[in-house]
Amino acid sequence: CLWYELRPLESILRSLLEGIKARDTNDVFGQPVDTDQVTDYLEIVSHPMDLSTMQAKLEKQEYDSIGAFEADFNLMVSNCLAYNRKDTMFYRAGVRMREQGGALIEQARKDHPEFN
Ligand SMILES: CC(=O)c1c[nH]c2ccccc12
Repeated sequence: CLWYELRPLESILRSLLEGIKARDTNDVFGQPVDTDQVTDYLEIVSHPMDLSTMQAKLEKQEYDSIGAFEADFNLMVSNCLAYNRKDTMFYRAGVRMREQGGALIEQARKDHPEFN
């Protein structure tokens, strides 16, 4: 369909999200942290965020710019670095995601300054 022309920001954010998901090789960020299992999570993290939630927000057109999308990405990463101890796989995945996902977002902002 032609939605990608009618909603160019949405198609940019979809491809950006696909690139970010591809780098989440341990699927650390794909779903919300299960707070039934991780019972102290909400004592430390006040605003949980994950890639499936970002996908849902994208489909509901809740992002009006690449910067708004980046704000949720940064929230997701900072939550991960706040909750997990530095010697864990999760923490290292957060550092790598900040680097790799951050680079993809910065490139998208350069390529599409009209949607910054
Ligand atoms: C992204 C993140 O912090 C987590 C992703 N899966 C988890 C399981 C237990 C505790 C934390 C997490």
